[in-house]
Amino acid sequence: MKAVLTNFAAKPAIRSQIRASNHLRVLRASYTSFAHSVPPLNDRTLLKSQTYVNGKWIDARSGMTFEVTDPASGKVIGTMPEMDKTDVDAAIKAAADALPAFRKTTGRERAKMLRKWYQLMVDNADDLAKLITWENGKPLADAKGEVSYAANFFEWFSEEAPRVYGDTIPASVPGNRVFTIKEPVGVCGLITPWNFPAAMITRKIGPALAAGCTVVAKSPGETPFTAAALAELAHRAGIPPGVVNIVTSLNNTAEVGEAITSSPIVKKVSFTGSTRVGKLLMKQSSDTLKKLSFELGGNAPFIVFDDADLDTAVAGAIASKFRSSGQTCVCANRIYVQQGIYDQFAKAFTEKVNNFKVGSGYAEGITHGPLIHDRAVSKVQSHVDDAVKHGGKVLIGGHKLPDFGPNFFEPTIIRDMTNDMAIAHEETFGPVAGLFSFKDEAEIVKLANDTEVGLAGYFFSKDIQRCYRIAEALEVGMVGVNTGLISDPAAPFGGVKESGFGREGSKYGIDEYMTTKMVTLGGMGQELQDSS
Ligand SMILES: NC(=O)c1ccc[n+]([C@@H]2O[C@H](COP(=O)([O-])OP(=O)(O)OC[C@H]3O[C@@H](n4cnc5c(N)ncnc54)[C@H](O)[C@@H]3O)[C@@H](O)[C@H]2O)c1
Ligand SMILES: O=CCCC(=O)O
Repeated sequence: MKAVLTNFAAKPAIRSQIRASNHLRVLRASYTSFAHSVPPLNDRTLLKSQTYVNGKWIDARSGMTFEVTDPASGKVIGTMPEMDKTDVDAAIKAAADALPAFRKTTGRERAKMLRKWYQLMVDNADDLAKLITWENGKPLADAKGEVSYAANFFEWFSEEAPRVYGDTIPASVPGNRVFTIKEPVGVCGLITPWNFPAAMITRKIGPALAAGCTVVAKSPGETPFTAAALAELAHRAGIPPGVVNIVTSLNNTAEVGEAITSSPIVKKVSFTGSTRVGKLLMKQSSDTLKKLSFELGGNAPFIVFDDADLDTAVAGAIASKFRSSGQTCVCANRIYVQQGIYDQFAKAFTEKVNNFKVGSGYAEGITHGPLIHDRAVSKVQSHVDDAVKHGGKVLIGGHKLPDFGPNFFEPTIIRDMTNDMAIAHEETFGPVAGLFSFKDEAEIVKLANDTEVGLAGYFFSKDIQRCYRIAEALEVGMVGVNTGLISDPAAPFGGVKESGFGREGSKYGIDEYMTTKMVTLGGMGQELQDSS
């Protein structure tokens, strides 16, 4: 099947739309979009309408396809194979067939492959970024940042691959000698979301390949083109057939997920997405007792103490809350500001948001693009409506932007938030910042931890003792102190509580794809042979 692609043609520019209302709600958009047409790639062969299994570009056996839409215009931009269980089983078989040879390669050989793949990503960064903006909607500058972040996982794990060590262990039994070997876990099933179409995939494939595993990666139905372009680069990097297989689906996603999680051949599943789906995949994996890593939903508290540097805290809130229009799992979800600095913070934060430029991710100077789809917009609107109904005051934003496209929403700040509002308990996953106030440390730690999830948490203070106290008290897997950006391939990424388990990136990431084998040598420790 060929992609359904409309011709490239610039949409009329929408310039300087100024919206003002009851509060300080002023947004400017200035964009010229080629939203629903093919982005002008330097290398058009990176754009695929088939997927990559066993070293070949294929369709679904049924011939079915699904449509991919541009979130900015809502228009169809292409199609991809709608795979089902038979397609997934074939991909799993390809990965299983490739495993014996691949697991025997040395760490150094695998490092060279990953390094080459990394370099190809760097060389094709502009095209990869255009594809990300096209299918995800994020501004091109952010998409370029994502490509660099994503490629760095290959670079990082190319450096880890040759450095996997076991231990020599002092045995308790005389005459025994004990050591351990780290081995690849086997075929891995990787399931990733649309919010980082490149980075969520490389963060899983990088350590899997470094460990000597082969993979079947289910690309997100909303954003399959970036994953396909990465597969093309894997091919060019000389990754052997069957080592990296990509399965695609949108409407058949539940069937595809079940095929991966119930397969006895797949030994490990790594998933990034919602807690709801994580729980389902864990249940489905239980019959075959797979090794699991889950990076699930968050509800990050973002705490500003009276003694914080105001500018640093505001910059941190902008970065943490509005990155990818609020669609990252580590985005601030509840912003708690201590009473003494609350009004100042609200004013300075609103002034910064007032400078945002919303529009098509391709347009010059745009800081914030559309949300991924109409369900995301509805959730954001419902959180705003709920807050207003319960007494929240909108400082800026609060509305959809239908003139811009179907999925645009104004970056929004609401003050006077209270604990009975939906935002206090549910992840918004969109551009709405709710400002709560608090009195003291004891109150804020209780509020911050009053959630069943625990991914990221942030706080701002100049008091070093307080920094230790609060970092230790927060029930999360990652803490940002005086910063709103914590993502780094060198740092362990992951959560506690219902945000999941396992760590990605860092020196720990590769362990998720390995098992530790213990070897005991008996009958050792005899006297030296003496022939005299
Ligand atoms: N912790 C993280 O690193 C991280 C990263 C991104 C998103 N998320 C979370 O994901 C949520 C937002 O994304 P979403 O609503 O698209 O999440 P989602 O769980 O619905 O979907 C995420 C991915 O899982 C796939 N999926 C959905 N149902 C499936 C099933 N039954 N079997 C197999 N795969 C399935 C989807 O196709 C998608 O690719 C938020 O809760 C967010 O916090 C977490
Ligand atoms: O949304 C999840 C991942 C975000 C990140 O890696 O910074």
